[in-house]
Amino acid sequence: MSEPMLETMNDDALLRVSGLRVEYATANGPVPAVAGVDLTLAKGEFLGVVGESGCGKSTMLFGIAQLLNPPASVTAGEVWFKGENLVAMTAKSLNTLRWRDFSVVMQSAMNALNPVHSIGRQFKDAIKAHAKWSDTQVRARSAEVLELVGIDPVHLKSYPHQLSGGMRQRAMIAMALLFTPDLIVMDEPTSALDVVAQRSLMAQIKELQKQLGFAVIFVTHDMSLVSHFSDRLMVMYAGQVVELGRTRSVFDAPAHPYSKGLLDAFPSIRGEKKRLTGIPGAPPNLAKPPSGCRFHPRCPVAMDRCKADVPELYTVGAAQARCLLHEPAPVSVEVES
Ligand SMILES: Nc1ncnc2c1ncn2[C@@H]1O[C@H](COP(=O)(O)OP(=O)(O)OP(=O)(O)O)[C@@H](O)[C@H]1O
Repeated sequence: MSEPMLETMNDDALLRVSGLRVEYATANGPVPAVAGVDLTLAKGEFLGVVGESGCGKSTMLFGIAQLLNPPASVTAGEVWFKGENLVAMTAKSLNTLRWRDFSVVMQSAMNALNPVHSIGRQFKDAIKAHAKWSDTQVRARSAEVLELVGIDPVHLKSYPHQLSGGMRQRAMIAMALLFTPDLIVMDEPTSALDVVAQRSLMAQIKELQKQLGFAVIFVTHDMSLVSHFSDRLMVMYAGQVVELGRTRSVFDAPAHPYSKGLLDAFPSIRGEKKRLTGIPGAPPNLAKPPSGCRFHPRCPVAMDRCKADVPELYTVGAAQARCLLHEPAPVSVEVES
């Protein structure tokens, strides 16, 4: 039996991003690091976002969560979340949504957690900003979320430096779960960990997501990490979405030559052994992206017209790909004489 297509579950949409553009203001003019992203995320969906370093993944995530700091700012587009456009909201209104309705887990918990406060104190501060709970309620919920991520609640008394890297990341995820939000955005939450700790944290995130039903946007540069966990995969290149589709179909039949290159650059976790090739060259300077298709200078199947013609996101089966190979043929209209 075929699975329901998340792309069509618009009534269940939790988040709608349209035309999102984020620019860094520099002395040489604006650098568009996110150049018009559209995305609809269903309730409870797990979306992986992949792409090489510098493709704009984190900037997009921060643009969605409204956590950008100067010189970066959203210069166009809308981010609709639970009926409100986050881009147009005041900082005060955004603060009432953060933690309660959506939370963010950063790459390094060491930077996100306050080193001079115990874990329990930081959980308490996050709770008190949103709810008038008694100290007993705060302690009970804090212990509960720590247990959810497999940490003994005795560590509510611990300071961040007393926990291992994996435990700190888990503590951050526990904090993100305090109010069981509808959406958790995660920016490479496992990248500072060794491979074994990465896989086990990933499995735990997936288990919690199934149990509690929140949606996840998970940014990583590691294709293999998201292969078993995400429902859909967004591949970014040079500030644009170049492919968006069901994870399995992107892995089985990548529609964009860049997605294929990324897949060929990572070892498969379980699949057959293959020669790793990688993608020659490096992502472009976003201040001056290549003409036509931004990937054409590195593309093994580039055609002459890729240097000039700008591809759109074309429908390819159940996925979308920004590649002229998938441009629909022009419809010929016969005119009766
Ligand atoms: N302060 C800045 N000024 C100008 N441009 C910047 C600045 N910070 C980032 N950029 C631009 O934004 C682009 C996207 O950066 P971003 O960190 O979002 O990429 P990423 O895909 O998340 O990379 P990584 O995987 O390394 O985290 C960079 O390639 C760079 O050109």
